[in-house]
Amino acid sequence: MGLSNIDDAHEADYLFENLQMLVEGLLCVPLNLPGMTYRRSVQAKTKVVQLLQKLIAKKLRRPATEMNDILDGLLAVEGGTLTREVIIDVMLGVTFAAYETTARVLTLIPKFLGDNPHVMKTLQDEHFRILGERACTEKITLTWDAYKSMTFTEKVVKEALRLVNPGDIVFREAMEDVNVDGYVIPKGWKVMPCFSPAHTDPTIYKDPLSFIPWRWNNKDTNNFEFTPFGGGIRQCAGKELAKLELSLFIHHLVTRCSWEQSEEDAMFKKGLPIYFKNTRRFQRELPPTSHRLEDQKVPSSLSTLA
Ligand code: HEM
Repeated sequence: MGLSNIDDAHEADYLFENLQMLVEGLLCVPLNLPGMTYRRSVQAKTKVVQLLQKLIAKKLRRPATEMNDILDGLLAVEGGTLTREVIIDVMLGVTFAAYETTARVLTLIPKFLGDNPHVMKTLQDEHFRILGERACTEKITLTWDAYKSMTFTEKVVKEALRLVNPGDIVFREAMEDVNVDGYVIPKGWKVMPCFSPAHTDPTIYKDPLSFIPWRWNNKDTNNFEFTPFGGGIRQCAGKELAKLELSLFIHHLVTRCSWEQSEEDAMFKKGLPIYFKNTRRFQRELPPTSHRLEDQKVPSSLSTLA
Protein backbone atom coordinates (compact mmCIF):
# COMPACT_ATOMS: atom_id res chain seq x y z
CA MET A 1 0.00 0.00 0.00
CA GLY A 2 1.43 3.37 -1.05
CA LEU A 3 1.05 6.71 0.63
CA SER A 4 -1.28 8.07 -1.98
CA ASN A 5 -1.62 6.78 -5.52
CA ILE A 6 -0.91 9.67 -7.86
CA ASP A 7 -1.80 8.62 -11.39
CA ASP A 8 -0.87 11.87 -13.06
CA ALA A 9 2.87 12.02 -13.91
CA HIS A 10 2.84 15.85 -13.83
CA GLU A 11 1.36 15.84 -10.35
CA ALA A 12 3.97 13.32 -9.22
CA ASP A 13 6.78 15.52 -10.62
CA TYR A 14 5.23 18.59 -9.04
CA LEU A 15 5.05 16.84 -5.66
CA PHE A 16 8.65 15.61 -5.98
CA GLU A 17 10.02 19.06 -6.89
CA ASN A 18 8.23 20.79 -4.05
CA LEU A 19 9.16 18.12 -1.53
CA GLN A 20 12.79 18.59 -2.51
CA MET A 21 12.46 22.32 -1.93
CA LEU A 22 10.65 21.77 1.36
CA VAL A 23 13.44 19.49 2.62
CA GLU A 24 16.16 21.98 1.63
CA GLY A 25 14.57 24.49 3.96
CA LEU A 26 14.97 22.25 6.99
CA LEU A 27 18.68 22.91 7.35
CA CYS A 28 19.10 26.54 6.38
CA VAL A 29 19.06 30.00 7.91
CA PRO A 30 15.41 30.51 8.90
CA LEU A 31 14.93 33.92 7.28
CA ASN A 32 11.62 34.31 5.51
CA LEU A 33 12.89 36.89 3.02
CA PRO A 34 12.64 36.96 -0.79
CA GLY A 35 15.33 34.83 -2.42
CA MET A 36 16.14 32.89 0.76
CA THR A 37 15.99 29.08 0.81
CA TYR A 38 13.75 29.15 3.88
CA ARG A 39 11.13 31.28 2.09
CA ARG A 40 11.14 28.97 -0.95
CA SER A 41 10.77 26.02 1.40
CA VAL A 42 7.74 27.57 3.14
CA GLN A 43 6.20 28.28 -0.28
CA ALA A 44 6.89 24.69 -1.37
CA LYS A 45 5.13 23.38 1.74
CA THR A 46 2.04 25.42 0.85
CA LYS A 47 2.08 23.88 -2.65
CA VAL A 48 2.40 20.33 -1.24
CA VAL A 49 -0.53 20.96 1.12
CA GLN A 50 -2.62 22.33 -1.78
CA LEU A 51 -1.82 19.23 -3.84
CA LEU A 52 -2.88 16.99 -0.95
CA GLN A 53 -6.14 18.93 -0.66
CA LYS A 54 -6.72 18.43 -4.39
CA LEU A 55 -6.03 14.68 -4.07
CA ILE A 56 -8.45 14.42 -1.17
CA ALA A 57 -11.16 16.24 -3.15
CA LYS A 58 -10.59 13.86 -6.08
CA LYS A 59 -10.80 10.81 -3.85
CA LEU A 60 -14.00 12.01 -2.19
CA ARG A 61 -15.68 12.35 -5.59
CA ARG A 62 -15.09 8.62 -6.23
CA PRO A 63 -17.16 5.89 -4.53
CA ALA A 64 -15.22 4.74 -1.47
CA THR A 65 -15.04 1.09 -2.44
CA GLU A 66 -11.36 0.20 -2.26
CA MET A 67 -8.51 0.86 0.14
CA ASN A 68 -5.67 1.68 -2.21
CA ASP A 69 -3.38 3.72 -0.06
CA ILE A 70 -2.74 5.33 3.30
CA LEU A 71 -4.73 8.44 2.36
CA ASP A 72 -7.79 6.24 1.67
CA GLY A 73 -7.29 4.64 5.10
CA LEU A 74 -7.12 8.01 6.85
CA LEU A 75 -10.18 9.38 5.03
CA ALA A 76 -12.16 6.28 5.96
CA VAL A 77 -11.73 7.08 9.66
CA GLU A 78 -12.05 10.86 9.33
CA GLY A 79 -14.04 12.44 12.14
CA GLY A 80 -13.52 12.91 15.85
CA THR A 81 -9.92 13.92 16.50
CA LEU A 82 -8.89 12.97 12.97
CA THR A 83 -9.82 16.23 11.30
CA ARG A 84 -8.98 17.09 7.69
CA GLU A 85 -6.15 19.28 8.99
CA VAL A 86 -4.70 16.36 10.97
CA ILE A 87 -4.97 14.05 7.94
CA ILE A 88 -3.02 16.51 5.80
CA ASP A 89 -0.45 16.89 8.56
CA VAL A 90 -0.03 13.10 8.88
CA MET A 91 0.31 12.76 5.10
CA LEU A 92 2.89 15.51 5.02
CA GLY A 93 4.82 13.91 7.90
CA VAL A 94 4.76 10.40 6.47
CA THR A 95 5.58 11.56 2.93
CA PHE A 96 8.52 13.51 4.30
CA ALA A 97 9.71 10.61 6.50
CA ALA A 98 9.54 8.10 3.64
CA TYR A 99 10.95 10.52 1.08
CA GLU A 100 14.33 9.47 -0.29
CA THR A 101 15.15 7.26 2.69
CA THR A 102 14.29 3.92 1.12
CA ALA A 103 15.11 5.31 -2.35
CA ARG A 104 18.63 6.24 -1.28
CA VAL A 105 19.36 2.70 -0.08
CA LEU A 106 17.77 1.21 -3.22
CA THR A 107 20.04 3.38 -5.34
CA LEU A 108 23.23 2.21 -3.68
CA ILE A 109 22.40 -1.50 -3.46
CA PRO A 110 23.38 -2.16 -7.12
CA LYS A 111 26.70 -0.43 -6.38
CA PHE A 112 27.36 -2.61 -3.32
CA LEU A 113 26.42 -5.79 -5.16
CA GLY A 114 28.38 -4.85 -8.26
CA ASP A 115 31.47 -4.26 -6.14
CA ASN A 116 31.05 -7.53 -4.23
CA PRO A 117 30.29 -10.42 -6.58
CA HIS A 118 30.42 -12.99 -3.78
CA VAL A 119 27.54 -11.19 -2.05
CA MET A 120 25.63 -11.13 -5.34
CA LYS A 121 26.25 -14.86 -5.81
CA THR A 122 25.04 -15.72 -2.29
CA LEU A 123 21.95 -13.57 -2.81
CA GLN A 124 21.18 -15.20 -6.14
CA ASP A 125 21.48 -18.65 -4.53
CA GLU A 126 18.98 -17.59 -1.87
CA HIS A 127 16.49 -16.05 -4.28
CA PHE A 128 16.62 -18.70 -6.99
CA ARG A 129 16.11 -21.28 -4.22
CA ILE A 130 12.96 -19.39 -3.20
CA LEU A 131 11.75 -19.33 -6.79
CA GLY A 132 12.57 -23.02 -7.19
CA GLU A 133 12.22 -24.87 -10.44
CA ARG A 134 9.10 -22.95 -11.42
CA ALA A 135 11.16 -19.81 -11.95
CA CYS A 136 11.55 -20.24 -15.70
CA THR A 137 7.97 -21.18 -16.47
CA GLU A 138 5.67 -19.42 -14.02
CA LYS A 139 5.10 -15.97 -12.64
CA ILE A 140 5.76 -16.46 -8.94
CA THR A 141 3.98 -14.48 -6.24
CA LEU A 142 6.18 -14.04 -3.22
CA THR A 143 4.56 -15.01 0.06
CA TRP A 144 5.16 -13.71 3.57
CA ASP A 145 6.89 -17.02 4.40
CA ALA A 146 9.18 -16.56 1.39
CA TYR A 147 10.05 -13.08 2.66
CA LYS A 148 10.79 -14.43 6.14
CA SER A 149 13.07 -17.07 4.65
CA MET A 150 15.35 -14.41 3.06
CA THR A 151 17.88 -14.64 5.86
CA PHE A 152 20.95 -13.59 3.89
CA THR A 153 18.98 -10.75 2.28
CA GLU A 154 18.15 -9.48 5.74
CA LYS A 155 21.89 -9.15 6.43
CA VAL A 156 22.44 -7.40 3.10
CA VAL A 157 19.70 -4.91 3.99
CA LYS A 158 21.27 -4.26 7.41
CA GLU A 159 24.70 -3.78 5.88
CA ALA A 160 23.31 -1.36 3.26
CA LEU A 161 21.49 0.60 5.97
CA ARG A 162 24.69 0.71 8.06
CA LEU A 163 26.68 2.25 5.23
CA VAL A 164 24.06 4.48 3.61
CA ASN A 165 22.48 5.99 6.74
CA PRO A 166 19.62 7.73 4.97
CA GLY A 167 18.12 8.93 8.24
CA ASP A 168 21.40 9.94 9.80
CA ILE A 169 20.26 12.43 12.41
CA VAL A 170 17.41 12.77 14.85
CA PHE A 171 16.43 15.51 17.26
CA ARG A 172 15.89 15.09 20.97
CA GLU A 173 15.59 17.23 24.09
CA ALA A 174 17.31 16.33 27.35
CA MET A 175 14.55 15.76 29.91
CA GLU A 176 17.12 15.83 32.71
CA ASP A 177 20.87 16.45 33.05
CA VAL A 178 22.62 13.66 31.15
CA ASN A 179 26.24 12.69 31.71
CA VAL A 180 27.95 11.39 28.58
CA ASP A 181 31.56 10.33 29.23
CA GLY A 182 32.06 13.17 31.72
CA TYR A 183 30.29 15.83 29.63
CA VAL A 184 26.99 17.02 31.02
CA ILE A 185 24.14 17.80 28.64
CA PRO A 186 21.95 20.09 30.75
CA LYS A 187 18.23 19.51 31.07
CA GLY A 188 16.28 21.30 28.33
CA TRP A 189 19.12 21.30 25.78
CA LYS A 190 18.33 20.20 22.27
CA VAL A 191 20.61 17.44 20.98
CA MET A 192 21.11 16.05 17.51
CA PRO A 193 22.44 12.46 17.65
CA CYS A 194 24.17 11.43 14.43
CA PHE A 195 24.34 7.69 13.68
CA SER A 196 26.93 7.28 10.93
CA PRO A 197 29.98 7.70 13.22
CA ALA A 198 28.75 4.75 15.34
CA HIS A 199 27.90 2.75 12.21
CA THR A 200 31.44 3.17 10.89
CA ASP A 201 33.27 2.92 14.21
CA PRO A 202 36.13 0.42 13.72
CA THR A 203 35.91 -0.65 17.37
CA ILE A 204 32.37 -1.88 16.69
CA TYR A 205 32.61 -2.89 13.00
CA LYS A 206 35.84 -4.39 11.80
CA ASP A 207 36.84 -3.00 8.39
CA PRO A 208 33.87 -0.62 8.67
CA LEU A 209 33.84 0.76 5.13
CA SER A 210 33.65 -2.67 3.51
CA PHE A 211 30.34 -4.18 2.55
CA ILE A 212 30.30 -7.45 4.51
CA PRO A 213 26.80 -8.83 5.20
CA TRP A 214 28.30 -11.82 7.04
CA ARG A 215 29.33 -9.51 9.88
CA TRP A 216 25.68 -9.69 10.99
CA ASN A 217 25.91 -13.44 11.67
CA ASN A 218 24.92 -13.79 15.31
CA LYS A 219 25.50 -10.09 15.96
CA ASP A 220 23.40 -8.62 18.74
CA THR A 221 21.51 -5.60 17.42
CA ASN A 222 19.50 -5.06 20.55
CA ASN A 223 21.56 -2.03 21.53
CA PHE A 224 22.36 1.49 20.36
CA GLU A 225 25.26 0.47 18.13
CA PHE A 226 22.98 0.05 15.13
CA THR A 227 20.16 2.57 14.85
CA PRO A 228 19.36 3.26 11.18
CA PHE A 229 15.72 3.75 12.15
CA GLY A 230 16.40 5.80 15.27
CA GLY A 231 15.48 4.57 18.72
CA GLY A 232 12.98 4.72 21.55
CA ILE A 233 9.31 5.49 21.17
CA ARG A 234 9.87 7.85 18.22
CA GLN A 235 11.75 5.32 16.12
CA CYS A 236 10.77 5.00 12.48
CA ALA A 237 7.12 4.01 12.06
CA GLY A 238 7.84 2.67 8.57
CA LYS A 239 10.86 0.51 9.36
CA GLU A 240 9.23 -2.86 8.67
CA LEU A 241 7.72 -1.52 5.44
CA ALA A 242 11.12 -0.14 4.40
CA LYS A 243 12.88 -3.48 5.08
CA LEU A 244 10.18 -5.32 3.12
CA GLU A 245 10.50 -2.93 0.17
CA LEU A 246 14.28 -3.26 0.17
CA SER A 247 14.12 -7.08 0.29
CA LEU A 248 11.59 -7.25 -2.55
CA PHE A 249 13.67 -4.87 -4.61
CA ILE A 250 16.72 -7.10 -4.06
CA HIS A 251 14.71 -10.18 -5.01
CA HIS A 252 13.72 -8.75 -8.40
CA LEU A 253 17.11 -7.17 -8.97
CA VAL A 254 19.19 -10.31 -8.47
CA THR A 255 16.82 -12.71 -10.23
CA ARG A 256 16.15 -10.56 -13.30
CA CYS A 257 19.01 -8.14 -13.89
CA SER A 258 22.70 -8.03 -14.50
CA TRP A 259 24.69 -4.83 -14.69
CA GLU A 260 28.13 -3.33 -14.57
CA GLN A 261 29.45 0.03 -13.51
CA SER A 262 29.68 2.27 -16.56
CA GLU A 263 32.07 4.84 -15.13
CA GLU A 264 35.23 4.42 -13.11
CA ASP A 265 34.15 7.01 -10.55
CA ALA A 266 30.72 8.04 -9.40
CA MET A 267 29.52 11.58 -8.83
CA PHE A 268 28.77 12.81 -5.33
CA LYS A 269 27.38 16.01 -3.99
CA LYS A 270 29.47 17.51 -1.21
CA GLY A 271 27.99 20.11 1.12
CA LEU A 272 27.66 23.01 -1.27
CA PRO A 273 25.57 22.43 -4.39
CA ILE A 274 28.71 21.69 -6.40
CA TYR A 275 29.35 18.39 -8.15
CA PHE A 276 32.82 16.96 -8.53
CA LYS A 277 33.14 14.40 -11.23
CA ASN A 278 35.98 11.89 -11.50
CA THR A 279 37.92 13.68 -8.78
CA ARG A 280 39.13 11.23 -6.19
CA ARG A 281 40.26 13.95 -3.79
CA PHE A 282 36.72 15.22 -3.28
CA GLN A 283 34.91 11.97 -3.39
CA ARG A 284 33.06 10.62 -0.49
CA GLU A 285 34.70 7.43 0.63
CA LEU A 286 32.75 4.34 -0.37
CA PRO A 287 33.53 0.71 0.37
CA PRO A 288 36.38 -0.40 -1.87
CA THR A 289 35.45 -1.49 -5.36
CA SER A 290 35.63 -5.03 -6.66
CA HIS A 291 37.13 -7.59 -4.40
CA ARG A 292 38.16 -9.97 -7.14
CA LEU A 293 36.12 -13.13 -7.28
CA GLU A 294 39.15 -15.37 -6.79
CA ASP A 295 39.94 -13.51 -3.55
CA GLN A 296 36.59 -14.36 -2.07
CA LYS A 297 37.14 -17.26 0.26
CA VAL A 298 34.88 -15.38 2.55
CA PRO A 299 31.79 -16.78 4.15
CA SER A 300 33.29 -18.88 6.92
CA SER A 301 36.09 -16.49 7.88
CA LEU A 302 33.82 -13.47 7.73
CA SER A 303 31.35 -15.05 10.05
CA THR A 304 33.82 -14.38 12.84
CA LEU A 305 33.74 -10.63 12.27
CA ALA A 306 32.13 -8.42 14.87
C1 HEM B 1 15.32 2.92 4.68
C2 HEM B 1 14.23 3.61 4.96
C3 HEM B 1 14.01 4.46 6.17
C4 HEM B 1 14.90 4.90 7.12
C5 HEM B 1 16.41 4.61 7.21
C6 HEM B 1 14.14 5.68 8.07
C7 HEM B 1 14.70 6.29 9.18
C8 HEM B 1 13.97 7.03 10.09
C9 HEM B 1 14.54 7.70 11.23
C10 HEM B 1 16.03 7.70 11.62
C11 HEM B 1 13.54 8.30 11.89
C12 HEM B 1 13.65 9.13 13.18
C13 HEM B 1 13.49 8.17 14.35
C14 HEM B 1 13.80 8.78 15.69
O1 HEM B 1 13.57 9.98 15.90
O2 HEM B 1 14.27 8.03 16.58
C15 HEM B 1 12.31 8.01 11.18
C16 HEM B 1 11.06 8.44 11.56
C17 HEM B 1 9.90 8.14 10.89
N1 HEM B 1 9.78 7.39 9.75
FE1 HEM B 1 11.27 6.48 8.76
N2 HEM B 1 12.83 5.70 7.69
C18 HEM B 1 12.70 4.97 6.55
C19 HEM B 1 11.54 4.73 5.82
C20 HEM B 1 10.29 5.11 6.22
C21 HEM B 1 9.06 4.79 5.53
C22 HEM B 1 8.99 3.95 4.25
C23 HEM B 1 8.04 5.35 6.23
C24 HEM B 1 6.55 5.34 6.00
C25 HEM B 1 5.96 4.90 4.93
C26 HEM B 1 8.63 6.03 7.38
C27 HEM B 1 7.90 6.70 8.32
C28 HEM B 1 8.44 7.34 9.41
C29 HEM B 1 7.67 8.09 10.37
C30 HEM B 1 6.15 8.31 10.35
C31 HEM B 1 8.59 8.60 11.30
C32 HEM B 1 8.27 9.48 12.52
C33 HEM B 1 8.06 8.58 13.74
C34 HEM B 1 7.75 9.42 14.98
O3 HEM B 1 8.24 10.55 15.10
O4 HEM B 1 7.04 8.91 15.86
N3 HEM B 1 9.99 5.85 7.33
N4 HEM B 1 12.60 7.23 10.08
